[in-house]
Amino acid sequence: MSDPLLRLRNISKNYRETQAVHPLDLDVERGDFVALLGPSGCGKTTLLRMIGGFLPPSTGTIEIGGQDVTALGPEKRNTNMVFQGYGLFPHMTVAQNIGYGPKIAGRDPEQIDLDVVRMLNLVHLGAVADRLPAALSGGQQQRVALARALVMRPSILLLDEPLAALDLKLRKAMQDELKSLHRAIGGTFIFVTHDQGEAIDLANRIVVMEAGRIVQQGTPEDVYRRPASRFVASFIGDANMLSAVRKGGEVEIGSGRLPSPGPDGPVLVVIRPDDIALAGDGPLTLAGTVTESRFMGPYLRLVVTLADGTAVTVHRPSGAEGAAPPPMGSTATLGLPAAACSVVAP
Ligand SMILES: Nc1ncnc2c1ncn2[C@@H]1O[C@H](COP(=O)(O)OP(=O)(O)OP(=O)(O)O)[C@@H](O)[C@H]1O
Repeated sequence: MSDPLLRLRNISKNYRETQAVHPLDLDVERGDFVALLGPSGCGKTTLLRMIGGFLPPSTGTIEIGGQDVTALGPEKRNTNMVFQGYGLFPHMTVAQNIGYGPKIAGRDPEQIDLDVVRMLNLVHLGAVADRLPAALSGGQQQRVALARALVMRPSILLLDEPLAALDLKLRKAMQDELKSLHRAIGGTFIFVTHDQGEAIDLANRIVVMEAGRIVQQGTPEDVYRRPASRFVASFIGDANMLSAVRKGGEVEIGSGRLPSPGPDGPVLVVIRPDDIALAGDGPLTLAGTVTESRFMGPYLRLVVTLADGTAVTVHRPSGAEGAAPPPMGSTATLGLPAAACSVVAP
């Protein structure tokens, strides 16, 4: 296997009394689209700024392409960052904004003109090349910021909450655009977000952070289907968390048992609402009463309350397969596929 493009070892940051990032290791492969995901204040922006060279780490080393860049400033490492709010030069046109970096870097003027045109096409801004940033929409400004960073051909593009300033509809459109840009360029992107949906949609690798630590990393499917902790399960998507007890390597749940290596004691069984079958007849079933039944458009949202008072949320497709929702007050036997259950510490 090839070496990772970015290698962080023992990287940490403290601001006086605040330990914003605890010592951590992280590898990013060439071509990855990585989301640093976590709630406000978990240290993701601090980590991104350290990678970009805008903030010196308190401990640890940063390598890019096998070179130790820990002591190098932002302009000396082959990264480029798109900041929240974009930071465009207000007195320069779109084309001038994009061409500025290459000019300062002393690139050949003819080559710069070609690069700027290529970038304008890439982000679909050819028609507004001569406008000033103030005459652009939020989405267009975002695209100028992207083009301005990409024209420098960074080996890693860093994006700090790239879509935060956009309204929902534009956000969706820009998500698609970012994905196709990543595909078109074949580069390595790392972005910060607190929006789990955005992370799942964009990234091929999600790094989940909690209180300055990486608590899980993997594909979107990994972190969604196999959350490593209660925090990850609740932060990413909807999750049912059912209290249970592990004994002798098994967790007893409803009518059956789940193999689960680990110490005896209380645990939580995590299962997503869309993984639960109505009218289950497998080895793991839970019996209860339907206490809520709502049509949500593409799916039905049901709440089934168990004998011990636990409310279990179930999402079923509302289309052909779904047929009629079970009436309120009816009894339901829920089926839990063992493969869809994760066991985590309470
Ligand atoms: N310059 C600073 N001086 C002191 N403390 C700071 C500074 N910058 C960040 N912090 C603190 O470090 C912690 C991590 O901040 P950071 O901005 O990295 O988090 P974040 O996950 O990016 O949050 P957000 O999504 O709100 O930007 C927070 O507790 C924050 O208050």
